[in-house]
Amino acid sequence: MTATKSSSIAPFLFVRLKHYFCPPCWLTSRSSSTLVGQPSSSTLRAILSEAECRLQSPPAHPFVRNLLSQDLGGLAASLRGLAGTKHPLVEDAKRSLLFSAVGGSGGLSSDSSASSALASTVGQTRRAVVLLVARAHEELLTKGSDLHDLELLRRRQCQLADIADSVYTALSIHSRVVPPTNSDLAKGNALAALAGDYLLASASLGLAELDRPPVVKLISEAICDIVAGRFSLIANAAGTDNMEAASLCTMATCVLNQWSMDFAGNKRRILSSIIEAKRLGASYRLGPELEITGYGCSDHFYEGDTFLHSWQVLRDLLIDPATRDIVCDVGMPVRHLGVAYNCRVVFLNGQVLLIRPKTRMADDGNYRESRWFSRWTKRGEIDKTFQLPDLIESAIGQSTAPFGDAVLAFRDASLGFETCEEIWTIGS
Ligand SMILES: NC(=O)CC[C@H](N)C(=O)O
Repeated sequence: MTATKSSSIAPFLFVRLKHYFCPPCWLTSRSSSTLVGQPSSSTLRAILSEAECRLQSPPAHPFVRNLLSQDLGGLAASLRGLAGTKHPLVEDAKRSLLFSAVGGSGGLSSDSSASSALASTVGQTRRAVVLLVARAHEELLTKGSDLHDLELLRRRQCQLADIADSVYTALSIHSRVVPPTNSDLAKGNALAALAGDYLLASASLGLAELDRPPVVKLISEAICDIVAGRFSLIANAAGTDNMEAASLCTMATCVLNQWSMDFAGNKRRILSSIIEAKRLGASYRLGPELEITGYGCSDHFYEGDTFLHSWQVLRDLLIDPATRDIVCDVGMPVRHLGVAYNCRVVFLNGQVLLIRPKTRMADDGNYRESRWFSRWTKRGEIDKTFQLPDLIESAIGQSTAPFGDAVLAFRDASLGFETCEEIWTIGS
């Protein structure tokens, strides 16, 4: 195909193309092969077949396929020839681009499934037009340029096409999400969305005028982050339907300065760590091993009082309003059927959910856990009828709690346990 500046067929070609591509547009292919250059004839055939199906009738023109492929080829060649001549065709291309970018071509209805296909196709057309127009200028701009410049230019053309497509997509989303209606609420939503766009667009303009690419990049990234943050807030608020959002959880682990047998001080530090965990938005607070007594109580673990005082501290924690609305996992020694275990006690809103004994003892080096504790050997088993001491029952009204090796299943998460030595032990 030869390109001449005075090609008389060019305006005709473009007008016809516009007719094909603009509403009532029926092209529905999402193929992206049309976006970077001239569409292949097989792509065009696929697009047209789909269009025919949608129209449920044969195309008006028997040679429409051939005409369309010729049009595209002719358009590209003719535009290239017209570059820089201020020919109305180039203006027409520009107008068409802007016209469709504001949804003015009237093709976007509010709710039909065809409208999203249409939006995507018109978006593709836009990218194709941007590329064609840009390519038409390419010859002028690249006269005497080397290959590297050409490559750079192509990349910029694609970026331009992407930007045009993003703007169009944003606006078409609005016209579908907030369709024109008489309801005040819908009008308010539409105005809010458009006002937000307008302000962001103004910010972009201001950034462009700065003419400092690194600053523009930084601020644009910040805007993206803010929007992503808002988006995840909405997703979180949407409930557990959104599994990705529902699986996000903040957990607090604490390293406390606990002292052996300092029950009052240890309790104070545990409580303040729970308050801190809640302040930071955690829904689960995990404390150190044997944090109520302190880890190194040595033969004090033979004394009944050590267990009693541990329960007293636990009672105070259970009834303290500061421990509400967070899963607390504290470490303390517990006797079950007369046997001492090094345990995790998990509670929520004043109720003991599980007492979980350690299943592997640390006895290497100067660790001597087996001297004071037994390990829980019943893997995956619990005693559901563990009797809580009277002082706990009278404080919280709960008489028994599950004792053993279990996983706690919450509505949106499961909680398993591993205490220190268990991490290093195969098969634990
Ligand atoms: N308390 C423990 O279970 C300690 C075990 C582990 N071997 C360590 O050295 O830390």
